[in-house]
Amino acid sequence: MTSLALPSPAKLNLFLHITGQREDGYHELQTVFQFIDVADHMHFSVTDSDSLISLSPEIPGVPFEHNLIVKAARLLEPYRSNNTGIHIEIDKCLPMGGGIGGGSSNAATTLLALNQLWQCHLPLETLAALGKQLGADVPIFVFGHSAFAEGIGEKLSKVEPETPFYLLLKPNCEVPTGQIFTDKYLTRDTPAIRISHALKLEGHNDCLEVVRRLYSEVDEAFLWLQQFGDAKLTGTGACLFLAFDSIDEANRVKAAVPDKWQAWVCRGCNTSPTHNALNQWIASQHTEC
Ligand SMILES: C[C@](O)(CO)[C@H](O)COP(=O)(O)OP(=O)(O)OC[C@H]1O[C@@H](n2ccc(N)nc2=O)[C@H](O)[C@@H]1O
Ligand SMILES: Nc1ncnc2c1ncn2[C@@H]1O[C@H](COP(=O)(O)OP(=O)(O)OP(=O)(O)O)[C@@H](O)[C@H]1O
Repeated sequence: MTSLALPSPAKLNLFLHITGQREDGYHELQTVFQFIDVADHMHFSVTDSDSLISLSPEIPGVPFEHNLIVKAARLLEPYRSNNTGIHIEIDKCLPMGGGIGGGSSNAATTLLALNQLWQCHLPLETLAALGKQLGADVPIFVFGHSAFAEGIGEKLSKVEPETPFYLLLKPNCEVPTGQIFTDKYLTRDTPAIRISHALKLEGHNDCLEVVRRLYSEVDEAFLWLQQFGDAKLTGTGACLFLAFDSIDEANRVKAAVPDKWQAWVCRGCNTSPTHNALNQWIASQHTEC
């Protein structure tokens, strides 16, 4: 039976400006998304079993039907052009509630994989529109390239930011996105910028001060990381990151990270590792034919 293995990477928000709020409560924002080479690993195998979708292992604390992987598979089910089921295995490495989009990435990777294995033949735009129903961060992972994002994060324009090494730091807490977006002290009136300025300006993250006030662990980790340079928050946190020109420098700071926090040295990627692996798999299928 056919199978497909794909990485499901994390993203960073290089800056995050909140420029307004829509009537449905969602926030209008401007951000630059970049992928990093820290990822969950997913394996999809076509089955002829009665149970259409199975997942192993299940993610602790996330009921099967609430899992964004299962929700994404259910969204594609009506478009199947064969009568096969799918068994999905996941090696979960990305922390949840970290602002690095792990759940959204898993959902997008599932849409991209099943579009192939179930021969749905949907264009990326349709997959992104389906994915948006699951979360504002899903479209960027379907799009697969670094982007300047507007709207609620789904209007995407390709950009090519530098690809430095990053030290990614996860304070010992999870930050629920909804809590930050509903905080009364959140600044929602940052003036909109033009895309031509997106990579030139030193953007900020409007969520940072709210997250630091509510989560002392993030505040402490931010102050620690700031000793070494311009520390930033990704998304609504909890993760923080700092860019380095050299991997050695990043590793030196990582070696000093207090044991209570998780840390990774990684590289910024302007093309998603999922898309790289998927394109290789598609090419190999053509060679086999
Ligand atoms: C903070 C970011 O990670 C930046 O990339 C995203 O905007 C969040 O994306 P996400 O986690 O996929 O968010 P969703 O699952 O769609 O929404 C979680 C909650 O955050 C709030 N939310 C999210 C995105 C947005 N642009 N405005 C919002 O107000 C909504 O109250 C929503 O109930
Ligand atoms: N496959 C999944 N992986 C991780 N979380 C999932 C998954 N499916 C559902 N969830 C739920 O989504 C919540 C957010 O997880 P996620 O890893 O996307 O956090 P995040 O990085 O803060 O997201 P974002 O940056 O998109 O706000 C989790 O607490 C969990 O309840």
